[in-house]
Amino acid sequence: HSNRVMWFQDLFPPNVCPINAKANTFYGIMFDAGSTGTRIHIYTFVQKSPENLPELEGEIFESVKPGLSAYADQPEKGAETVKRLLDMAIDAVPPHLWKKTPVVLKATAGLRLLSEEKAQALLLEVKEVFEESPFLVPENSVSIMDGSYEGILAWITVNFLTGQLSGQNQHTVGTLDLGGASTQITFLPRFEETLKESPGDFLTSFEMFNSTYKLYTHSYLGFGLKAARLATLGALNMEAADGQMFRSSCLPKQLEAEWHFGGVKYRYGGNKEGETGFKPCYLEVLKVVKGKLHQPDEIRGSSFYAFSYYYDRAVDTNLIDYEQGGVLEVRDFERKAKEVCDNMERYNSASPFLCMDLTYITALLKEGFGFRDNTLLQSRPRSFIFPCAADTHKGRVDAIHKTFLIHKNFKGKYQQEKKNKKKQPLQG
Ligand SMILES: O=c1ccn([C@@H]2O[C@H](COP(=O)(O)OP(=O)(O)O)[C@@H](O)[C@H]2O)c(=O)[nH]1
Ligand SMILES: [Ca+2]
Repeated sequence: HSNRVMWFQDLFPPNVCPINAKANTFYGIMFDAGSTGTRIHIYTFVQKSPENLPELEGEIFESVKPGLSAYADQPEKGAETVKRLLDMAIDAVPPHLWKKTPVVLKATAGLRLLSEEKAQALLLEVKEVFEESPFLVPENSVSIMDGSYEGILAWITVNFLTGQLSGQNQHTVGTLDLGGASTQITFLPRFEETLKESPGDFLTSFEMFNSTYKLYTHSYLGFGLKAARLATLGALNMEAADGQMFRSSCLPKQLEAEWHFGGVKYRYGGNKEGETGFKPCYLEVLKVVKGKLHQPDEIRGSSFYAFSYYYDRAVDTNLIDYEQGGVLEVRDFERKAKEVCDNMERYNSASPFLCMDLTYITALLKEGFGFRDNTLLQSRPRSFIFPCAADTHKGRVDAIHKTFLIHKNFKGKYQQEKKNKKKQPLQG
């Protein structure tokens, strides 16, 4: 019987996943207010000794859909969804620690896309919910996270947890995050050329674990998967869609339906009489990405870690396994896109957007970022990097997740390079 216990211990050493809370336990509450959903992470840390950094002991996770931006016109209702999640923390954190437990909310692209007024109204209501709670509300606890910070955190998360930031031989891997409303690309440039050729605000340096990292990172607002659907339909940035019908060759011919995003209702459908299938769809999607993104030469040959909707769609189409994840080539997405788009009747049960999504991912990778067909993308489930994380959100990699874990080593604010280069007309 002891053997059976042993293999388990090797996988989950006791210092990584202890079962019982100890005396020096403290908590942190983090909300990830994404464009498609709001998530709460309740972290438990243990400080084993005063000279050591606190270690992450456990995490409780819950999420709700839609995201805050869906309540653009009802900020109080939006804040209600946050309150319901925060009630979980009341149960999870022992009462004597409430006052010491910080609660923070970071919003991403959904709120970035809203008008300043609507976004601020939502943040204000959330702030009120926090202040009415028994928890510690630090200054600036409710805010919109900067896009480059989002990219950097994802990069740190993946590279720190795969052990690439400690020790000598650091083989860091670049990260690709495809969210609902924005998408981020982040990597550590190896060539001087990349540093010279990149727009100044794409380069960020920060110090961590006594090393200085100068990363290439950018967040493209409006290039997340859901935003790209609207862009393809020609409906992005329409305040009121006025019952107008948006049609696309990427959708099943006979389809007519409604879709809510960012508090707006859209009607959409297939090309009843016209063309459908991969070719016309690719041309439609191409208009959304072509010439809109900066293409750093050096990424063509390197491999990346792709997650969020890259992972989701790869799992949906059996390109990779939900539990194990896997390694993909860019052309695998193209192959699947063709298969789905040219046989839309056969994929009836799946999302009507499957063809559009896969085609967009293909175009974004190839024509947007300029990846080669054979560029390797590693897409792993969350549980692969976070073996202790609860099963409830397998298949996710958290960009925001590790702020608490790394905050002691992440010195000061990241700094954006100040190169007085002329800004290129890029969105983000
Ligand atoms: O902790 C998380 C939260 C979200 N996601 C993924 O991110 C995508 C949704 O993007 P989001 O709502 O965060 O949009 P954003 O605001 O980042 O554009 C989905 O694929 C989620 O599975 C994730 O991998 N980890
Ligand atoms: Ca996100």
